[in-house]
Amino acid sequence: MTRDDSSPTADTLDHRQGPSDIATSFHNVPQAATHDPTALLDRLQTPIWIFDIEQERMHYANAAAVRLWGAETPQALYARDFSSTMSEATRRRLADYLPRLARGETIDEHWSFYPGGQAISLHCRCSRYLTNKGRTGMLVEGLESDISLDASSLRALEAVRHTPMMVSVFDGQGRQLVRNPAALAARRGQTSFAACFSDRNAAEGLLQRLEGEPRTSLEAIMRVDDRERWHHVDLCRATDPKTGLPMIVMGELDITPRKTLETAQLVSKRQLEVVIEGLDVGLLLEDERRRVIVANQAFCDLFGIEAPPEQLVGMDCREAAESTKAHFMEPEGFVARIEELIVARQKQTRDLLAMANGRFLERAYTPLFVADQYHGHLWVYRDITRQRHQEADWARKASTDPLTGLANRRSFDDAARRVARSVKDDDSQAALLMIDIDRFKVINDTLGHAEGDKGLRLLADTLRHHLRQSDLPCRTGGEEFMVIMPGMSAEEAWAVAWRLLRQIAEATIEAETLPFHFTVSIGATCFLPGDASVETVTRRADAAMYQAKREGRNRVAVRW
Ligand SMILES: Nc1nc2c(ncn2[C@@H]2O[C@H](COP(=O)(O)OP(=O)(O)OP(=O)(O)O)[C@@H](O)[C@H]2O)c(=O)[nH]1
Repeated sequence: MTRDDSSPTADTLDHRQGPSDIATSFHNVPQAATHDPTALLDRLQTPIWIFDIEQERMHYANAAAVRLWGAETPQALYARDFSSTMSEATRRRLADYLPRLARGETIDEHWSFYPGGQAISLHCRCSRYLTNKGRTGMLVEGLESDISLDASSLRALEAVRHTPMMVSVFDGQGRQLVRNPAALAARRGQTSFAACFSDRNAAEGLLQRLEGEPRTSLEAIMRVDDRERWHHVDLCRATDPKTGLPMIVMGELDITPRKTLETAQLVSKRQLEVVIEGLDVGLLLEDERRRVIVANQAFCDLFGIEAPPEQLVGMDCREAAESTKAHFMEPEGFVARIEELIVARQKQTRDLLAMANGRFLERAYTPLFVADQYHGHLWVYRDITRQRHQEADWARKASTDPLTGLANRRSFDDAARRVARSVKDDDSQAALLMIDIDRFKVINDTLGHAEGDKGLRLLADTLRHHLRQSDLPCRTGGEEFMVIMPGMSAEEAWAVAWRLLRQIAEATIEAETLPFHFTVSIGATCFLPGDASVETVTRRADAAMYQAKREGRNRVAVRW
């Protein structure tokens, strides 16, 4: 629609005046033009009309507006009862206009008209007009018709007028043609396709993409007033059926809440991944169908799995257990125990696994319940080899004499109690020797404590080398030794004691000054079923040993 430039424009009108005052506004128009301002207005190609919003009546329409409204005469239009034909949507839209016009706002919006069934969309500039009776009306100037959509497209636009989805139509260069109220409310000042996007370059790229694709969808950060929001954007290429020119229809839905939630979920997922990866225990989370949900690098390292842990996700855990069972001392027991634990679903069940390579793993099983529903379980594998070795080391130290490496008094007591019980319960036999170095004080005093220690070590080595595997030699005091000999009678013990005595007497200790020898006195006895306690049998051995001392040392005495 073109404007007759020789005619005065509606901008010169004082909007506060009524139609009868319009004439006086044109006093300054050159006489050559006309004295009748309404005739002047009728010469304009621009439709101009005055609508009384409250009364829903037309007060004035120039010739172009009469044509636009599809009326025969201005009078027919003025007589028209809009209340019967006006849709609720239109009525609401006008009701929204009222306060804005009352504030003196000029509203630029598109309206659709169907003169004689012919659809056009008109860019209307609406400004306040006060009627003679003081009612708020609007003076409407129909500016260029930006777009000549066909009737069905316009109806489609009407249909999206009240949806929260933002709908905008652009020409092929991305200039805005029309938009629904939701889009208008979101972007009052933005009129180009690119301005809608936070990333203008991406927007340019999209325009180019739409030249090759009829439609596309994406999630993008969009500019909404001065804020950035996540929108789901549907873009569709269309053609103006009248002009054949390309158009782009854009539908947008605000998905910021979902995106915010997704981002929060991603962050907490990543946080969890960091925690899982940071742990030095092997983790394996299985779902109720025994598929891997999560595994970490430590788990792969423990089982010598070369693939990265992400590649295990979705794997069947039964197959995985079968393929890793060879790592364990008891492969079948390993698999069977897994099944047992899963069936039992006991919280925080721990067990110990001995691996074929000598390492030890502690395994903890935790079933996963959400709202009483079983959703799988977590395995936590911890390599406790070092801990086990340390514990064994501590236990060994706690039961060993540091000077000689023989069992100490504590181990002797434990072993003696076990043997005494077995003699009592199983009718078995066992012997006990008590060995004491003769005149050890003299050795210490003449050669020194360090040389005396050599003697103690020699005695320990002699016991270690000349006793059976099942015998237990112990250092139970300073220069006092005991030997528990399970399964041995007093006579046999007596013979062993003499053999030991001779070995010791014949041994030479290389001292700093002079090599020296020493002898021992040995008391031998048996564990008897009637012994009240271990004390009883040790007292007997002690008595036998003192008897040997009394009888001249370097000898064996027996008591039972
Ligand atoms: N070198 C050394 N001497 C020790 C150790 N424990 C105890 N002794 C010494 O062993 C000696 C024991 O002396 P006594 O109990 O008098 O007995 P003895 O000299 O062996 O004489 P009889 O037992 O009567 O033959 C003391 O001199 C202690 O100091 C030790 O760990 N190392």
